[in-house]
Parts: sequence; structure tokens; C-alpha cells
Amino acid sequence: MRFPRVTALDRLTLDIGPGVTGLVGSNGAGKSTLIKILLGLSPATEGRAEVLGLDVATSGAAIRERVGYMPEHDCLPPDVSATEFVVHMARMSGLPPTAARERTADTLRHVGLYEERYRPIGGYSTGMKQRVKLAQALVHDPQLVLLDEPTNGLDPVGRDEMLGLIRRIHTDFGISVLVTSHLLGELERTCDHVVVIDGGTLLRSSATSDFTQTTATLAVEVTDSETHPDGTGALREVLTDAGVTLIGHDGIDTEGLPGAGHILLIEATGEETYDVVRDSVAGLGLGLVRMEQRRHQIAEVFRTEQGAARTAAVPAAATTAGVVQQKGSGRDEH
Ligand SMILES: Nc1ncnc2c1ncn2[C@@H]1O[C@H](COP(=O)(O)OP(=O)(O)OP(=O)(O)O)[C@@H](O)[C@H]1O
Repeated sequence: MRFPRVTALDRLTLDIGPGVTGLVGSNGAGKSTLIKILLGLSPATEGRAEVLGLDVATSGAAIRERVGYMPEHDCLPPDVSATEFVVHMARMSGLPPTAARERTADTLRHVGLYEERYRPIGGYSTGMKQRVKLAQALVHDPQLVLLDEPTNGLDPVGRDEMLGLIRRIHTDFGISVLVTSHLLGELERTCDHVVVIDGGTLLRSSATSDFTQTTATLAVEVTDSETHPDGTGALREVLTDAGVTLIGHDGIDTEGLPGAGHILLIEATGEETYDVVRDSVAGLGLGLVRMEQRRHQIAEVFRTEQGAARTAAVPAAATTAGVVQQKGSGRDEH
């Protein structure tokens, strides 16, 4: 997709299956542009795309009948109530009057709007407005919803509630979801699959579990005994002899783990690592307090993969917050 001064999407090839998929990228990465192409609202300069088996270039209206869309920006009329607005949107989607009213009541209840739904939208909080936007995307019972930055402007509690609602769209109703965010971290609990784009190109598309499971680390904590007053030290020696890789031998990165210092971090290469740890602890006659798998957060994995060069180019605050790097921020934004 080329605009006069910028190529918003550049040879992006990907396939998105059913379930909940996160589309992650910094501001200007091309997320909204992709959604508008998929809705058949904005024709791509080159290339092709299909949604639910329908060609976006020729079947835009048919796609929009089957798909719900929650736009990023505030687009709600301030002087009507949520009920009036969502009924109107249901009617626009072709539902008869009675069905539109029933579906509206159900959907608004589902997104957590109750008595407030009779008040004008202009007086709503950001969280309530986001819920109305979500409700209008769901009211006609679509097969798929495209949600553009649904957590924008929400505080942490509102964000968690919205993410919970999004997850339930799929688990309760079987509706597939494509949800965009510039925060990689917030999608890992919500999405089955994550697609990362940057500057209009595809960086990665994989199952959320692939992001988090490939680099498992085991945290092991043992007791001391009379024979081994430093149980941790004794275990470290035995494990090293057994060929197990210990992470950060001296300056161990045990940040955030309770009892740090008495915990060994071990690289788990497979099932056998667990057996070696168990047998070593038993062999030394120590008590095993814990052996737990630390799943890496996807932001962490992603940062490692992207390497130092790109990380160095962004302010530290942006990376520690799990924000995908702001590579595109130097370009003109609309
Ligand atoms: N109608 C347009 N005319 C010109 N340039 C555009 C237009 N729409 C988008 N762009 C440009 O295309 C690029 C991608 O924009 P897009 O809105 O898709 O990004 P995004 O990932 O959704 O980011 P954001 O979350 O900030 O909206 C940006 O550089 C943007 O300035």
C-alpha cells in the first residue's frame, strides 16, 4: 500500500487462521492500513487479500456483512445513547427492528454496560466509549471482528477488562478476532497467534506459545543439609559436571523471583533436563523446594531476537515497557 509520501505496507504476505490473533506494531507500522484493506474500504496499490474466502477488491460489502469493525479513533455521536447508537448500527447491518433491539440489549450487557446505556454517549468515560465501540462491532453476530487498538486510552484495570472481553468474544461466541496493539506484552495472555509488523513489513508471525516456550528457563531452589551446608553451591557443581547449562553463573538474573540468590537458573533443553535436576538433588540428599519453568514474556524474546543494534536506537523507556520499537516515528503521520 503506497501513499504519496510513504509505503505503508510493503510486500506483506501472511495467513491468519481462526482464533484470536494479535497484530502488533509501533505507531505508523501499518496496522490500521491493513485493517482498512481487509474491510475492502481502502484498495491496495498492489497485491491481493481475502477475508473469509472473499476477495477484498470485489466483495467489500459482503465482507463487511460478515465482519465487525472497531475503529481506533473516537467516532461516536455524543448526543445519542449507547442503546440508540448500537440499535442503529444493527439496523445498518440488516437486522430487523425487534432483533436489532434484542441483540443490542444482549451485546451491551455482554460488554458490561447496564443502566448507563440510556445516557448520552458524550458523558461516557473512555472505557465506556471503548465498550460501545466494541458492542457495535459485535451486534450483528459477525464471524470475525477486527479491533483497532481497543485498549487505547484505558487505565491498567480497564485494559485488563477489555482484554478479558476480547478473549471471551472467541471462547463464548466462537467469533475470530484480529486485534491490534502497539504493546506486545498485553497480547500474550489474550492471543493464540501474534503477527508483528514494523514499517509495513512482516517481522514475525507465530503462535504465542512459540514466542514464549522455545527458550524455557528452569528456576530451581533447594534446601541446605548437614552434609551440604550450601545446598545451592553443591547442586551447581553437580549440575555443571552433568553438562547442564546454568544461566548467569555469578551475577544470576533472579530479579523478581522470591528467595533470589538461592535459586539456580537452568537452561531447559528438553524433558531430560528435569530428570537430571531431580536425580542430582536426590543424589545430594537435598530437599527440592521448587522447580518451575519461567516462561519468557514475548517482549523479552522479541527484544533478544531483534538484537542490540535496534534496541540501541530507541529510548530505554520504550523497550522496558514492552513497546515495539518506534522505528517509524520519524516519518510523517497523518
Ligand atoms: N490516508 C493516508 N494518506 C497518507 N498516508 C497515510 C494514510 N494512512 C496512513 N498513512 C501512513 O501510512 C503509515 C501507516 O499508517 P497506519 O495508520 O496504518 O499505522 P498504524 O500501525 O495503524 O499506526 P497508528 O496506531 O498510529 O494508527 C503511516 O506512515 C501513515 O502516516
